[in-house]
Formats: sequence, structure tokens, C-alpha cells
Amino acid sequence: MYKVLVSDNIAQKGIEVLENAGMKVDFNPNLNREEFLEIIADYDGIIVRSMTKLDKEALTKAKKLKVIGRAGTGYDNIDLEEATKNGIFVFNTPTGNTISAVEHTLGMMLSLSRNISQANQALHNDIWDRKKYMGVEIKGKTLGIIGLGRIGSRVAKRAQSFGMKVIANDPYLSPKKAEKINVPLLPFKEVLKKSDYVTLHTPLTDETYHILSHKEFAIMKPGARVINCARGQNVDTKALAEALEKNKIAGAAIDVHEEEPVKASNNPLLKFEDSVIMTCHLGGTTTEAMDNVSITAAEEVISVLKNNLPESPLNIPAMDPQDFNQAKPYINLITKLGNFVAKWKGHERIEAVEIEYGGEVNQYNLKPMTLSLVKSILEPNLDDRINLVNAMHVAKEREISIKESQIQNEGELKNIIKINLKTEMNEYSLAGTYLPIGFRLIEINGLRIDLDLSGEFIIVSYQDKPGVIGKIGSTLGEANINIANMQVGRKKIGGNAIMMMQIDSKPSKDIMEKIKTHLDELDTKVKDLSYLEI
Ligand SMILES: NC(=O)C1=CN([C@@H]2O[C@H](COP(=O)(O)OP(=O)(O)OC[C@H]3O[C@@H](n4cnc5c(N)ncnc54)[C@H](O)[C@@H]3O)[C@@H](O)[C@H]2O)C=CC1
Ligand SMILES: O=C(O)C(=O)COP(=O)(O)O
Repeated sequence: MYKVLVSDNIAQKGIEVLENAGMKVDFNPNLNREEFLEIIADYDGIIVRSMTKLDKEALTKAKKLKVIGRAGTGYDNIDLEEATKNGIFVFNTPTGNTISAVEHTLGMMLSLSRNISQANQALHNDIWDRKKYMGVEIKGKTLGIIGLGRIGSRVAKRAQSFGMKVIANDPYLSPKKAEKINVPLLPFKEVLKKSDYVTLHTPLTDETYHILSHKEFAIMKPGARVINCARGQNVDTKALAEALEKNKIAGAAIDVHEEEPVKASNNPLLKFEDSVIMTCHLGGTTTEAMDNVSITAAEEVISVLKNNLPESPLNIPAMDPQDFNQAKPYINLITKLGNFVAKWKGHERIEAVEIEYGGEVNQYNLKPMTLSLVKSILEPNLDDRINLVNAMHVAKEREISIKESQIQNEGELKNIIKINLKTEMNEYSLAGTYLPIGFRLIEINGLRIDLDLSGEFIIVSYQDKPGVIGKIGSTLGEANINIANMQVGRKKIGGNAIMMMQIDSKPSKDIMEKIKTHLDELDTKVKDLSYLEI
């Protein structure tokens, strides 16, 4: 039975989904760091929100962990690189709280403009002051959005309906997408200079850390207002406090903070009672969003523990589920080719792998195919935990070069995948194709063949000479092993030849030895004699 730790508060519905699937769930959102580090080694899966830090220290202890589910969007609390090295799948649930974050942003902007929060606070303290809490309209004002993704674009739409002029900066968004929602994309500084309100909707990255600091506040319009419902570290809190102090910035609405939880001792914004409104990271905290993200996270954890790929993976290439289903035959084909070549090369150390994709296969994301190949060729020789997440990392660590390229389609085949594998001693090449009738092996060491890519095989590389086929055939016949299919190829008489036999049962070690002795007697310079089962 898999054990799943839920170490942040998520909706009960997600926990029920896990339990109904037979998981042992420990819902424990109140662990301190020491307690957390002590128990993390026990779990196969974990669901977190933004409070649990899954850093290197935690992930090093998480020896059994197979999957991390982020019930929410931002994943800056998770060390993706370390998780990847350790072969742990990481996913988030990025659409479940989008609307909640959008509505919170709008609420913050309106509240900031109309002093709703401050006036409410005053009334609760028995103060009636209509003059002090006079506000400003947002209609006709310019809203500058930094990060026009899921949340930013929806904030734009709602702000436009309030009559705001919306501009944005997002270097990674296609201008076409921005055009579609009628939002001009401008350089970052220009957005800052032109906006009455600046709202942040970027993830926390090295680039967006303190994206608003002294320099940026200095070029902003005097009297502008700032809204941050993205990540606390996106804003240099001290620089914001200074800009507020100097009245350069008229106000700020802050949902996320450099240090959470906020305390009087760690946040200089708390003293700006009249111009700063703050919430305790509530952007994604609505009944609807909490249900969405907890149910999705639970379903995905179950799915990954059942060996499926997550729908919103953060450390393997994402693939649209429909695309994935269509590409699945090619993923299966390359896995079979990988199993084949891995068994064929035996214990030889791999130095390089080249993959050539031809034909229809190129319509799909090739990364999951390449990952599947790397996993399948490394799997038999490694005790390490290897999966799609860490396959590339393991290959790099072992200094195996992986190259993929796209080639022109050959002949009548609609699709082809070719693999060239170089070991310290030999080179192996093979190609396969997917046909509605199944997977076919169509080339081996440069020789054209046509065999079903499953079953039991004997491969012999030797120097062409009369008598070889007869000797092998009779040895197998004596051992009562039926030859289902056989193909022989050579480039010239007496040159290098290869024989592929598909047989109906496994030859014993003795039989393989006998074949080897017979071939030696014929002096056929056997380069390779292998039995493989695919
Ligand atoms: N306050 C809260 O409770 C919540 C906060 N969030 C935060 O909001 C962030 C955004 O969420 P989504 O819109 O769903 O993500 P998204 O990935 O759809 O959008 C982010 C956008 O930021 C852009 N971007 C990245 N680096 C940039 C840069 N240097 N300058 C300008 N734009 C840049 C990206 O191109 C992308 O279009 C999340 O990463 C999370 O940190 C999300 C949900 C709730
Ligand atoms: O989804 C996000 O990125 C959020 O910031 C929401 O965080 P939370 O899950 O509420 O701790």
C-alpha cells in the first residue's frame, strides 16, 4: 500500500480521493521542519501547497518518494533539479486556482483604490471619516501587467471591462496571443513609466526576483499603485517601503510576502496603515480553488503511482493527453527498440546514442520518445532507480552522449525510428517501424530485414561462408527448438554477414555454446552471437 503525506492544508475532498484509491494518507499540515524531515523517508507520494519547503535537504532524505504533487500553481518551494536527479515526478495543478487569483487581484485593486479595507478597519474602531477615505476611480486609468499568462490575461480582460487601458510586458508570450486579447506588449520600463497601476503575475525565477526594486520604483509614474498577488520575492519589500515613504508610490496591495507568515518584525510595510493593504497569501484560497487543486493533485498522485505520466509535469516534457495517446505507438516502438539493443549489447559500456526520427513520428513531441529510449537502454545495466524523470540526468552523469535528429522518410514506410548505439567495443544499429499489424524490425547493422519486434531471437554476426545456416539450423533442430522466421543479409560474398532468427523457445546455454563451437569449426570469425528475448 502506498503512503502519501499531505503536509499543507488541502481540501478534504482530495484526501478522500486518495483514501478511496487505497492509499494510506497522513494529513499533517502542522509538522515543524524537524518533524517533517524525520518522517519524509516513509512516503511514496507527497502533496504540498506553498508552505512546505521541498529543498535538497528534504529530498535527500525522501528515499522512497516517487511523486510530488503541488496542489496549486507556483512551485518555487520545490527544488526541481534535485527531484529530477532523484527520479521523483513533480507536477502542479496550474489551472485550479487561476480564477481565484484573478478575482483576488481585482478585489485588491478596487480595495486599494477605494480604501475599502482601511475604512472598514476605522469603522470597526468607531471612526466615521468620509473625507480621509476618499478614493480614486480605476476607469480610464492604465493598468500595466507584468506576466500575461493564465492569471495576467484574465486580469486584463476584467480590467478592460472596468474601462481601464491595459498594457503588458511578457518577453515569453507570443505577440499574437496578446493581440488576441487586445493588450499591447511593451518593454518592461515603458510599462512601468506609463502605468497608474502595476500588477505582477510572473512566477518566481532568478529573473523575476526583485523585479520591482529601487530602480523600477524610481521610473514609475509618481502616485502609481502596485499590486502583488504573484510571489513575495518578486518585490523588494524594503525598496517598496522607501518608495511609499517618499510618496513616490501612492499605495500597494500585497497578497504575497518575502517572508511568510508576515510578522511585525519582518515586514516594513505593516507601518503603512493608510496606503498598504495586505492579505495573508489568499489569492488561491477559495472553496472552489481548494477543491479543484486538492482533487486534481490527489488524482494525479494516484495516476503517477500507477505508472502513468502526470498531466502537468514540471520535470518531464509536457504532452497534451490527446497527442500523448497518438504518439503512444511510437513511444512503445522506441521502447522495444531500446530493450532490443540494450540486451544485444549486453554488458558493454555505452558511449553514445544517436536517434533518427523519420516520417509521421515527427508530428509529435520527440522528447518523451527520446526519454523512453534512454530509460530502456540504461535500465538493464543499472541498479539505480531510473525513470523518465532522471533518464537524461543519469545518461549525462555516465557521460553518454545522446543525439536526436529528424530524417527524410525512406521508401514507402510512413514512419521509422533508427538507433545507432556505440559502446566502448562495438557499434550497433537497428531500425523499426510501427504498422497497424504491429512493430517491425526493419534494419539491423545496415541490413534490411523484416521481423516482428517481439519474441525470442538469435543474432549472429559472422563472416559469410557456406554451411553456417545449416549448422545453426541443425543444432537448434536437434534441441527441438523451432525456427519461426529467419533472415540473413550480407553486403558482398564472403563479407560481413548477419543472421537474425526468431525462435519459438529459449535455447539453453549449452545449445548456444554448441552453436559457437560449430561456427568456430567453420572458421567464420564470429563477431557476435546473442540470444535475446523481447
Ligand atoms: N497569490 C496566490 O495565491 C497565487 C499566486 N500565483 C502566482 O502567480 C504566478 C503566475 O501564475 P499563472 O498566470 O498561472 O502562470 P503562467 O505561467 O500562466 O503565467 C506566467 C507568465 O509570466 C511570464 N513571465 C515569466 N518571466 C517573466 C519576466 N521575467 N517578465 C515578464 N513576464 C514573465 C510568462 O511568460 C507567463 O506568460 C504563479 O507562478 C504563482 O507564483 C498563482 C496562483 C495563486
Ligand atoms: O498556487 C499558487 O501559486 C499559490 O500561490 C497559492 O498558494 P497556496 O497553495 O495557497 O499556498
